Amino acid sequence: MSTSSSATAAAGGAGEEGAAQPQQVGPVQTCKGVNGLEKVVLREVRSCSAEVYLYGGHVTSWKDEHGEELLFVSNKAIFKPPKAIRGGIPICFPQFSNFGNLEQHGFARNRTWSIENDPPPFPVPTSNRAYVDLILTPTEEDLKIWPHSFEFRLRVALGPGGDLMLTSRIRNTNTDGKPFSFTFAYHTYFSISDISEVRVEGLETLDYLDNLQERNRYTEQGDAIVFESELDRIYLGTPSKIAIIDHEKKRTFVVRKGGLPDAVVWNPWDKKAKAMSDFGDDEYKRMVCVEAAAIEKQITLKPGEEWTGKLELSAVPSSYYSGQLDPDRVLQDSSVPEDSIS
Ligand SMILES: O=P(O)(O)OC[C@H]1O[C@H](O)[C@H](O)[C@@H](O)[C@@H]1O
Repeated sequence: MSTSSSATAAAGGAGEEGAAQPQQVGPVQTCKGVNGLEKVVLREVRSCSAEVYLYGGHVTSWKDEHGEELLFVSNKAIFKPPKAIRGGIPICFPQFSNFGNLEQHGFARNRTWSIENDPPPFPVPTSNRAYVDLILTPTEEDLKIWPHSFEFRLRVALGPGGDLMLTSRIRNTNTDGKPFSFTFAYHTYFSISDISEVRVEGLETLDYLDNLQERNRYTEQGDAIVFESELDRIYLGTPSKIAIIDHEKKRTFVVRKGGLPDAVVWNPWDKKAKAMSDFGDDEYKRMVCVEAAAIEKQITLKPGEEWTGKLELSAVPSSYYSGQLDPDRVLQDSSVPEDSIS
């Protein structure tokens, strides 16, 4: 595992040596999180921040300028290998769900990633100060269950306006000439006031596979997705922007994505909540997952090829677009320029 000082060197801006209780310092620092697991803390102006555990390359916190938490993490989350952390943004790779022979959602979410000091440059250089670069490569054990050599680079960045940006770059480094295929998701758990107060816009009229109906294909009939019972669907060919509107909080999350055509929407509701050992019985009311994904069509890479999948999250007050239920209107109000995502 990388030391605090190498982490500081690897990341944007001037951080400080890791400490158990981080003090307000530069934009990037490493310290110990729950159970002594190493984490990286990104800070921006006012109280905007994000936290990333090396275990799973897993974002577990994203706070706005008032220091309010925007991601859901279960009170019963187990921060201990081999269980993935329940909440935040697990990375599902090289398999989403049980679309293949690997463990559910693949192994990237329960491996320990490393901080990379000097990753290959991005085509468009980042101007953010608060970011960290992580890398995952397979171990000998991993190669036994998925016999492909890869480099998975993940950059987590916090923008000056508090937006959270994740960029995944996955490269086939097989030396045997073989391509590989994978499915992928940023399994984002959003924190919400109450599931009955939330609607998801941008997926209306689209086809979806219903995980609760043997993955049969249906067409969305509603104006928006609302939640009245368990819901677990893979929306196909989705637009690059999706809005999650929390009426009670008067807040909208805007999800922007690139390279990720699908979107999973999930809420376990009461029965499934009770069946999960690392999830509180009533916590389903305070979370919704909207997961930018590539599932229906696998991504295939030949040796030497690289794929990029991007996620940008912003949280805007609903008053910015008061009375507007038109997602285009909602999304125009985001501060992220549209051309930055593709
Ligand atoms: O419990 P996990 O393995 O983390 O999976 C949690 C959930 O992930 C996705 O949203 C799937 O669509 C669900 O079917 C699954 O229940």
